[in-house]
Amino acid sequence: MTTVLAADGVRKTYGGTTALDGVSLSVEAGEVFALIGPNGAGKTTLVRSLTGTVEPDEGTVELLGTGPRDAAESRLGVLPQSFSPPGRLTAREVVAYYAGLYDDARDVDDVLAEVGITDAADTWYENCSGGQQRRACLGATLVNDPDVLFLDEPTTGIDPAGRRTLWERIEELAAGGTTVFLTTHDMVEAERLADRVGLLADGDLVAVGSPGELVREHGGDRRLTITVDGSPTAAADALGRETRLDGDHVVAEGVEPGEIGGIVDALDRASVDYTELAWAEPSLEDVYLALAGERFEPRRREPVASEPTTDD
Ligand SMILES: Nc1ncnc2c1ncn2[C@@H]1O[C@H](COP(=O)(O)OP(=O)(O)OP(=O)(O)O)[C@@H](O)[C@H]1O
Repeated sequence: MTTVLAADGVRKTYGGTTALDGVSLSVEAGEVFALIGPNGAGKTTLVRSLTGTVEPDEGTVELLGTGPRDAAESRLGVLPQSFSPPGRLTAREVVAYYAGLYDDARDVDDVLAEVGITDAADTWYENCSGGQQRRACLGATLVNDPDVLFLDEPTTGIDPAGRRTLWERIEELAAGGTTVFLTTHDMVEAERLADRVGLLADGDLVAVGSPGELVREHGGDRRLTITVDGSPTAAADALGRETRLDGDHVVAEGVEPGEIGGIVDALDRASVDYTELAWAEPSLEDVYLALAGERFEPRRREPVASEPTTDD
């Protein structure tokens, strides 16, 4: 395996704020590495350190076998979090402008089609919707067919269908050998695209692993969440097993699918009113919430039963 990107002990402070507190990681050729973490965790600062637009106070970065500022630009694609085009340009002209920086750039119309912005190609960039602008920016990063692609929140503002199209494109790029380093707040995106995920919190890389490894290690058990329409304590008592309360939800950890029928019977016998039973496998979102210290929110649940109430 060839290491394309390596950071060793990267530290960056801004005044009294420690944005990165000694981050070390490496990314192999053809790998998709997703960086997740709360707002202000240091993700953009890390991307900027890796691409050479921020000089770390301490530590080293190696990109394509050299310092990030010496890496060949023709081999890199960088989609920053925010972007202002040079002058008043249409979406096509934005992509064409970047294509013009390379001797053997790709065909601009092919790139526009690939990121799904052909229909708005002749609209002024400033008049494009947020999602169309994001697509045009992504197109601009792809014109040189880069070996290493840095994508800072690539699908923010893009509608669900467009997001899936772009995920497919990123998967195709990775299958073709492109190394992708992306930051995202979208756990579904990270889980779907990444070979490995790194969780950054307060400038520290607190966990790195494949989505499956992270979920096994930190995601907790399969769980059943009962949304009660009455006393959560009565529901908890009816189950006769360890539960925890989260607002009007009663959460039972470690519930196997075969146990759900017995639980429904127990709730009915105790005349507990509930509006939803949802069973879920742990996901990357649970890992994030566990490690980034945020409040548990029952999300991505699979509804298994829904009843108005049982007080008939
Ligand atoms: N140029 C700067 N000057 C001063 N402080 C900065 C600068 N850039 C980043 N910071 C601070 O460093 C910390 C990390 O910021 P960074 O933008 O890297 O976080 P992030 O994880 O990308 O956040 P988000 O998810 O909101 O984009 C924050 O506290 C931020 O205010």
